[in-house]
Amino acid sequence: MTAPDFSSIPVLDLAVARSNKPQFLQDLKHALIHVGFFYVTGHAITQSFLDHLTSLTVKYFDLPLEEKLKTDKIHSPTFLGYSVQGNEITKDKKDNREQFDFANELPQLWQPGQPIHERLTGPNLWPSDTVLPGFRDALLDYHKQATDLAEELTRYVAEAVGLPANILLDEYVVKGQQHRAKLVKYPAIDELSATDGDQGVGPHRDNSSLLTILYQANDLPGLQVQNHAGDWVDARPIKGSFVVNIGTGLEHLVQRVAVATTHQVLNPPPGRGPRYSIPFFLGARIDKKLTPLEIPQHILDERPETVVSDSGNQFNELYSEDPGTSTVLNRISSHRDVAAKYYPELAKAHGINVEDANAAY
Ligand SMILES: O=C(O)CCC(=O)C(=O)O
Ligand SMILES: [Fe+2]
Repeated sequence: MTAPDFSSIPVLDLAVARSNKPQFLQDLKHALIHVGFFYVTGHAITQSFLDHLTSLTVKYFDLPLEEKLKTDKIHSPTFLGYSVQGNEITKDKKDNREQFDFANELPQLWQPGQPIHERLTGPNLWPSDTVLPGFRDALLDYHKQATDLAEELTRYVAEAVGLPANILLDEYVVKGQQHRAKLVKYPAIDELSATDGDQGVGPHRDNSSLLTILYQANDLPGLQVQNHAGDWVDARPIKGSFVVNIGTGLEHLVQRVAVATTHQVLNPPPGRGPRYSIPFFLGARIDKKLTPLEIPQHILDERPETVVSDSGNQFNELYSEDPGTSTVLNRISSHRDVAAKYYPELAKAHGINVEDANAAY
């Protein structure tokens, strides 16, 4: 069936899920199949908490570089902690963003000889509480609230595509699994050097996750979503809302009736100062092959025929067979210095060049 292409991102109000659930599920189904992105309003996370989180995010990035480097990802085989601007690579180009990755707190249990994807679970790297009081507690609190919201949305997603509400969470999320989140800072173009370009983060799909909940923490443009014809559509911040998008895990499990839509971020226009954002990724399990679920035929028939994508999709084919290795490869391709230190053989075996990993420093 030919899909009506989108030129804006739908807004879904969770209050409608309570007052008129059939209407909400219909709107959600449309957003999943034809857009792969939507704003969500009417959620339970308070604006005052989000403002507090935003002020801590700004404070973190304002710390002296030497303080941030104490939490550098190079100390974490789990890829948690700080990345200096330009360290991350998407589609073979450096991203002009600084970031701090965090997750629900879990120990590193991996031992040599165990499956390599188990090394992706481990502890956070926190700045000391005297340097940034309340940071750790607020981020872990936010992580819990975002997990609750993501799980609520995942139940609605299942129902919207004709599945039992809990099937995705019961069968494809491991209880207590680690879910990742980030604080991100995108400097404005005039704060970059002439050779940096304007790639905040290059065109990509969110790998291995069910869905992403993104808080756009200040009122600056930059996030763009690729429609099915390949044109870029702005997803400007809407105060108090989250942007939700679909990950490749969910897309695979529901046979593409939810599209893992390609997106990118451009650095803010000159003179506007930095843009801050806080994405949370509800992960799909990566410890076994994921078998797509049975979706009613009339819903399968609504899928778009073609979706143009500028994303690299480099380990996507491997994902359906071996989500664990595919997920590790995506991480090591994005963070070459961490790869060189902890995963040199795997990188080499898959043609990921880690030789000049420290060039960005
Ligand atoms: O910062 C944003 O608006 C989006 C970030 C993003 O797409 C990602 O980190 O996967
Ligand atoms: Fe993304």
